[in-house]
This record gives sequence, structure tokens and C-alpha cells, in this order.
Amino acid sequence: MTAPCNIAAALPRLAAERPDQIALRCPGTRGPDGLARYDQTLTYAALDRRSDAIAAGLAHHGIGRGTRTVVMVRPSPEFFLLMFALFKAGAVPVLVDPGIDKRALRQCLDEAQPQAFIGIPLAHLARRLLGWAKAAAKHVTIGRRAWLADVTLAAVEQAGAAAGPQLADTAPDDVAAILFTSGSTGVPKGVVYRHRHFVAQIDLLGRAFGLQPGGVDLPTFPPFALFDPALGLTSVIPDMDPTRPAKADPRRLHDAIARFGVDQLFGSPALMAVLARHGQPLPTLRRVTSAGAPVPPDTVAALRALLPEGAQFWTPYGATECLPVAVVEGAELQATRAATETGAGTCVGRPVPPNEVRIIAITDDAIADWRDVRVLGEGEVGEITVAGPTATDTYFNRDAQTRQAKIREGERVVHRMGDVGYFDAEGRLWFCGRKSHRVETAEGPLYTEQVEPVFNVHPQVRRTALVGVGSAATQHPVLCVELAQGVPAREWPRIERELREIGGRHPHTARIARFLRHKRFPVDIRHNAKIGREKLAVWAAQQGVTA
Ligand SMILES: Nc1ncnc2c1ncn2[C@@H]1O[C@H](COP(=O)(O)OP(=O)(O)OP(=O)(O)O)[C@@H](O)[C@H]1O
Repeated sequence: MTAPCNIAAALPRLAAERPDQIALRCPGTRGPDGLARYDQTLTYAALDRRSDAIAAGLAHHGIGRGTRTVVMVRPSPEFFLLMFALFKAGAVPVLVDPGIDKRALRQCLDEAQPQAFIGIPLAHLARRLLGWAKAAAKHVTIGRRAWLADVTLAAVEQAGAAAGPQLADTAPDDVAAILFTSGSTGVPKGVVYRHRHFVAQIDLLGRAFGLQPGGVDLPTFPPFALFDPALGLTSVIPDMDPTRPAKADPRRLHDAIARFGVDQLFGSPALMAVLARHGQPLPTLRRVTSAGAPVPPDTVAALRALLPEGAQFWTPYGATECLPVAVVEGAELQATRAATETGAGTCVGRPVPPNEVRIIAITDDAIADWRDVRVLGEGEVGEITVAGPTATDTYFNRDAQTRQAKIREGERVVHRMGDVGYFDAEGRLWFCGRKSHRVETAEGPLYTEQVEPVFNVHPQVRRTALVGVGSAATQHPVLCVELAQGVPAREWPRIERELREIGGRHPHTARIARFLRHKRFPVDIRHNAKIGREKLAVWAAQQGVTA
């Protein structure tokens, strides 16, 4: 019989090899200086033993193989114990970003048709008041009392304490989890992760970044923290609100990094910007990874200057549906900055093996079979597709979206990223923006990431967003502009003239005739970085910019 395909299978092995190594350190109580004491810890032995107990206890409560279970628990020892218990049990955790719009959240929860709901007391209260996940019949609370739930997690653990090792016999194709996208282009979609996707993801991430057991990680981006225990790392969970990275207190992050000799940091571009602005050196870090959205060049340069000699700054490119697709190191990113600022797009690096990345002709239609695809050559902009061990093959209960995003190629399924880009002569992938954000003008398409960086070089501009106004295929390009902080609105006529002059330097940007000042761009909650271009397009149309 073959061993189960399950990331939780790593736990008993690691617990035998390194029982006393700390798997997880959490902020816990606060000292008189206001800083977290990090007095909540879990060793590998405890993580393995206690997740066994919880897995067995959940089975007593009818949560087992295949049970779709909403998990609404903040990063804490309980979160890790519970997630590994669910994997061991072969249950299917459903994770939705708590930061998203409440209506979208409810829709996600309904769509996932969960059978169980495990959450903090506040999540149970919201479930009751707002009618979330009505189909879920089993309720477990992380609270001290079984308020609004059938049972507490502590009681579940106690019930399973004597049961011994647990590990469901999961097959590679069995569903392991449903993870919702952040929904920056619409309502989030539930991505179906199979056990083989997680196993491959750990393998690819481990190899791409050279992760070694024994390292100390500060994962500021919650879903990724889950990989640390499977890789033998020690995770230090930062003292911050994970849904508000731009508001993190850099002093607290520095304190944790210095106290535990953190050698690896994982976070969103918004968090990188916080550390870069703070400006204090980060001497223990060997590797920084920033994922989820493009990292502004100033942030890359400022953060690299704070790192010790030989440290690496990686930016993976990928999506909830497929990660990692490609990776680029900060030195290369900085070397390609000039090209980005003249309209080449953003270099996202080389595909992570064994991913096969191909560029296909742009279409908004579904493509059922790879034989109907037109593969583009070097330098041609098209839609980015990925085939490989971490490319997921379906959305949960979203057949229309699945058809739009997946192409069958013989035995395998190719994922369409919904992003546009191209390969250069050196085999590097360049990201040119989201497919749905392209502006189709009468003179041909314009891509956001080939236009905005050209204008973003203006010192009094914080960021820009290209949107289209008018009917399909003959849209008028409009550049929305957010001025840098403190720049008064009366300066706008001059800045607009200067932007027009900058645009005139390149044939593609010279086609932009309309510039609109916008006070503050709508952005996504998770990354604080993805611009809500859909909303801006509606706004631009209302400003009387038509034909
Ligand atoms: N390194 C990167 N550089 C530029 N853009 C990136 C990078 N990494 C990811 N992205 C962007 O983020 C997208 C993936 O984001 P994610 O999976 O969090 O959900 P989302 O796309 O924001 O949500 P939804 O699909 O629901 O709109 C990619 O398709 C790409 O557009």
C-alpha cells in the first residue's frame, strides 16, 4: 500500500527527528513595554500529538473524511493544531479571507456548502446574526465555553487524547481544502486544492527558495504560515493584524526578528513598504519573500539596502489557483526597473520547474481543449497559462468560471492565469497586467503594467491606473492619477501637462489623451495594493469622458 498523500504526513516524521524544536511561537501576553512576550509556543512533538488528539476528537463529533469545514480562527496555536488535525482527518477546511466585504463573505460561505463551522466566538456570533453557512450542522468554538456552538476545541481535544496517531489514507486527487481568492476582480472564487497540490507546493517552494529545516520564519501572510511546519521551520507569528499589513507596527516586527534570530520573512508588498519606510537594518534576515502583487521599485531598493550582504529578496509570481509560477530575485528586479519604466511590463522572473508556462492568444471566451489554442512566440503579449503540479483544476461550485479558466490538454488541465504577459529572449516572463483590465482601443490594446509604470516616475504622483471608457474594441484610454501625499490639488494642471509630456516619449503611452485626478484609489483589502480599476472605470465614465 502506498503512503497517504497528505502534508500532515510530515508531522510525525519531524516530531520524531526534532521533537523539542519549536514549531510555532505566538505573541501571547504583553510585557510592560507593550511588546508581545511570545510566551505561547508549540514544539513539533506537541503539534503532532495534539493534532492527532483533535483529529480523533473531531471524528467523535462527526467531522471526518471529506467534511467541508469553515475555519475562522486567527493565527494562533489553535489555528495550526486545527488545520493539521483537519488534514490528518481527511476533512476539507474552507478558508475565506476575513477582511473581505461582508456580502461577498456570505456568498462565499453559502457557495462552499460547508457541513461544519469552527471559529472564534466572534465568528459564531456573526454566523448567527448574519445567517452565514446555514447548511453547516456541526459547530465547534475556540472559545472557553460552548457558547453558540456544540462543543469547545479543548473538549474535542480531550475526547481524542488517548486515540494515538491519526492519518487518513488520502489519495493525491482527494480534495484537501477550498481556498478563496481575494476577489480583486469580482466575488472571490473557491479554489479546490487536492492533496497533491499542497504536497507539490511545499516541494516547489522549498526548492525555489532553498528552505532548510531548522530555519526561523516570520510569516506575516497567514495561509503561508501553514507550510512552515511541513518544512521543519520555526514560525514566529507576528504581533499584528494579518488583515491590515499596511498598519503593522515596525517596532514590534523588529523586536520579534531580533529576539528569535528570524532568518526569513514572508509578507505582502504593503508590509515590505512598512519596513522599508521604517529604515532600520534587518541584520539576521537571509531571505525575504514578498508575494501577492507587484512590489514597487522604490520598496525593493529601500528594503534591499536594509538586508545584510548576500541576503536575497524574492518575489514569486502566482495566484491562489497556482503558486508559485515564476520567481525573480530583487537584484534582477532592480536591473529591469528601467525597462519597466519605459513600458516593458514587470519582470516576474523564470518559471519554477517543473511548471510549464506558455503564452496564448488573448480571448475572453472559454477554451475547452488545448488543440484550439494559438501559442504565441517570444516577445508577443498574450494570456499566461500554466501546466504543472501546483496548477489547480477547478473552482468549487463555479462551473462557468472553471470553464473560463481551465483548458484540457490530454490527461492534464492547464490553468489560465487571467493575466497578460510575454517571454523575453532570455526566457524571463514579463507581467503586463490583468487580462480583464486591458483597454481595447481602435488602435489596438493597451496593458496596465506597460502604461502605469511609465507615468509613476513623476515625483508628485503616488500611483496611476489605466482604465477604458466607451464601447468594447473602441475604448478611450483614461489615466486616473492619485497625487503623492501633501501635493495640493492646485498643482494638478501643471502635473497633468508634465504627464502628457512623459507619455509623449513612447508610442503606446502617447495614445493616452485623458488624465483625471482621483483623490484616493480603491484598493483590495488583503494586499492594500491591487487597484480597483473596475470601480475607477465607472467613476471615469461618470466624469463625462466619453467619445
Ligand atoms: N509578483 C507579482 N507581480 C505582479 N502581480 C502579481 C504578482 N503575484 C501575483 N500577482 C497578481 O495577483 C494575482 C493573484 O491574486 P490572488 O490569487 O490573491 O487573487 P486575486 O486575483 O486578487 O482575486 P480574484 O481572482 O478573485 O480577482 C495574479 O493573477 C496577478 O495578477
